[in-house]
Formats: sequence, C-alpha cells, structure tokens
Amino acid sequence: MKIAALAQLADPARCPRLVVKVGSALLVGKDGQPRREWLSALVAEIAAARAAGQEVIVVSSGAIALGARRLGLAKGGRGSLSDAQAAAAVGQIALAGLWAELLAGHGLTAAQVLLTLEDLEDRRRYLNVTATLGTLLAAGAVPVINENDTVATNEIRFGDNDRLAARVGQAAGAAGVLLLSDIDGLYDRDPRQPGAVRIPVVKGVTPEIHAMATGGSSSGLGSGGMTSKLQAAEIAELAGIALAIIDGQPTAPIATAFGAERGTLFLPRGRKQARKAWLGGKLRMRGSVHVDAGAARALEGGSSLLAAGVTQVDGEFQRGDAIAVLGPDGAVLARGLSEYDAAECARLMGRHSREHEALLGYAPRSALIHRDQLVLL
Ligand SMILES: Nc1ncnc2c1ncn2[C@@H]1O[C@H](COP(=O)(O)OP(=O)(O)O)[C@@H](O)[C@H]1O
Ligand SMILES: N[C@@H](CCC(=O)OP(=O)(O)O)C(=O)O
Repeated sequence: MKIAALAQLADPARCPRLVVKVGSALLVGKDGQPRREWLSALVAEIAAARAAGQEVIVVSSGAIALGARRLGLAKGGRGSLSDAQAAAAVGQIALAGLWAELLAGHGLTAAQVLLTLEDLEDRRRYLNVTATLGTLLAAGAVPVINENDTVATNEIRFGDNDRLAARVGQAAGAAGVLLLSDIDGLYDRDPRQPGAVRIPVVKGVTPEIHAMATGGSSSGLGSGGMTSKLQAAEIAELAGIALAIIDGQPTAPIATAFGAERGTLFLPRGRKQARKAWLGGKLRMRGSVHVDAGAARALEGGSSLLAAGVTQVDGEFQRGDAIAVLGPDGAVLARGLSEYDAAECARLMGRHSREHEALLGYAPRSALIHRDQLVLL
C-alpha cells in the first residue's frame, strides 16, 4: 500500500512506523529557551498516533542551540567545532529530559538514542541500530534520536538531522518520514523571491528539483536548509519511504498540515531489498569508477559492472568498500561494493574478462561490481 497523499502518513495501515524530525528553530526560541508549550502540543499528537496503533520515532535537533545559551557561547554554539561539541553535551541532557517529561505525561517512555554517521555507514552497526529500535518500539517506548554531536567531528558527521532522519527511517523500516520545518514545503525557488510556488508532490528528486533549493538555515539555529532536506528525500525515495516536509510552526502541526494537505510529499520508489536500500543511502564513498556508454546501458538493464567498460578509477578503496559509478557525462549512475581494491581495478579497467587471470595472477571474480551489490540511482 503506497503513500500517495500527505494525510496517509497518519494511517497506521499504510504507515505503521513513522519518523518525525523536529528542527532546532521549532524546539528552541530566539531567547535560547525550549518552546515548551509548542512541544507539549506536538507530544500530544505523537501520543495520539501511538494510541491509534502507529509507532513513532522522534529525531530531535536542538541540543546545540539549547546548550549554547546555558554555556553563554557566541553564534549559537556554532562558532567552532569544540563550541558545538560542548554545547551539545549540555543541551542534550536538557533536551532528552524535556522529551521524557512530556511523553511521560501521556504514559509513554522516552528512549534516548545518540548516533554518529559511522553507526549507520557500517553495515554491522547499522543492523544493530535496526535491532535496538525494533526492541524499543515493541516494548512501547518512543525513541528520541539525535546525532551524537559531542563525539562527531567535521569529517564524520551528518551536521543536519534531515539526512539522519532519513537514514533512521531506513534502519527502522519506517514507511514515512515527516520533516517539521519552518516552511510548509519545497518551493520552486527561494521562497523569499516573489512568485515562488510550493510544490505539493515530488515524483523523483531530479537535478531540476535540487536546483530549486538553497542551503543554509533561515533561522540561524538549524544547519541544513532545503538542500539537506532534498538529500534526505533522495535517501528516502531510494529506500521506498515516503518523505514529507510540513510547516512545524502551528500548534499541533501534524494535524494542521494533514488536514489541509499542505506540505510537500516526496513519493517513494518501489521498496528495495534491505541491503540495497542501505547501500543507496550510504553517504561516504571510498572512491569511484567512470564507465563508458555501453557499460552505463548494461547497468541500467540490470547487469553487473564488468571491468571492460571502466575508463577511469579514482580513490584509495579496498575490496568490499562502497564506490560510486559515474557515467560518461560525469553524473553518478550507481553505487556498489567493489570486488577489487583500487589498484586491481586500475589494472583491469578496459580489459576483457579473459585477460583478467593473467593480469591479476589469480582467478578473477565474475565482475567488478556484482549486480546484487549494486544500486542504481
Ligand atoms: N526552494 C526552497 N523551498 C523552500 N525553502 C527553501 C528553498 N530554498 C531555500 N529554502 C530555505 O530553507 C529553509 C528551511 O531550512 P532550515 O531553516 O534548515 O529548516 P529546519 O530548521 O527546519 O531544518 C526555509 O525556511 C527557506 O528559507
Ligand atoms: N544535532 C544538532 C542539530 C543539527 C541541526 O541543526 O539540525 P536542524 O535544526 O534540523 O537543521 C543539535 O541537536 O543541535
């Protein structure tokens, strides 16, 4: 049962498991204090969804904004990485405490889960997250997730909770991800420009859709802007998850947006095999290979990638690492797990399979990327 309208995200039959992501600007006021009343109303909506039989996972931002105020840090705690890490350490306790208190008011138990990018990039740790979330939900708890900002470094962090929410949705096998923002959806250009029009439904996050977004947060409290939301939509789409952006500002934002069908709904593609969904949502590639037009066509037809069609190898990757596959025009066509390391790929590129054993000195594998380990983008 596919989700084709915003309000269907509230239907436990179509969407048994929903991720709700709340941005910093909604949770924390301009004075640096939590927006308690607003959050109480949202928690009441979450409790109602649970009571109706829908499992809800919360992804909550706001730790840095809350902690910065308490520590008296400039620039909302985002002046340097060490400021952000310190602010998050202080803010996260307060944030988790607030969620726990308000959920308890409805008889619900909050479960704090702090994740780093690596926790979801590594397949074993990703499956561990899947298992933990499943256990928590089965026991009736409401997971409240944030990035573990205190240990995350610039090179290995999400930085925005939009992509984190999409990855969590994937790991949890959710059918829907709801991003509560300070805007009621994607507009065809910067919404401050005259004539900007909201797009109610997006079928495929194409380059034209990406061109509509500009990065940067409007409030100065958050981080990703519309750019990170579109990246999240892409991850969700590939994983067969519906993702929506709605205006989080009204009291009881979910009922308000669903009642008026007001927001942007990104339609999911057909659900992928779990392993392929994980691969498609991975954010870090260790390297890339360029392929010729013939190989690009073969991949689109569902074949494995053979070395004969490879024209260039970039990066320092090992066998089993995730790499990107670029077409003749330089656009990313696919991602996959390489059967060879970068040096072996360079040796084999452009050469036919019958030459491989002599080039390698051992029995070659059937392909450079097997089709079971390859996901088209
Ligand atoms: N094409 C677009 N459509 C909608 N919003 C856009 C677009 N391009 C840029 N934006 C900006 O992105 C902002 C939403 O991102 P952000 O402030 O990071 O939200 P959040 O705090 O909810 O994560 C909007 O308020 C808007 O200023
Ligand atoms: N993990 C960070 C939030 C990252 C962030 O800014 O997210 P968002 O406000 O959703 O753009 C925090 O808790 O402060």
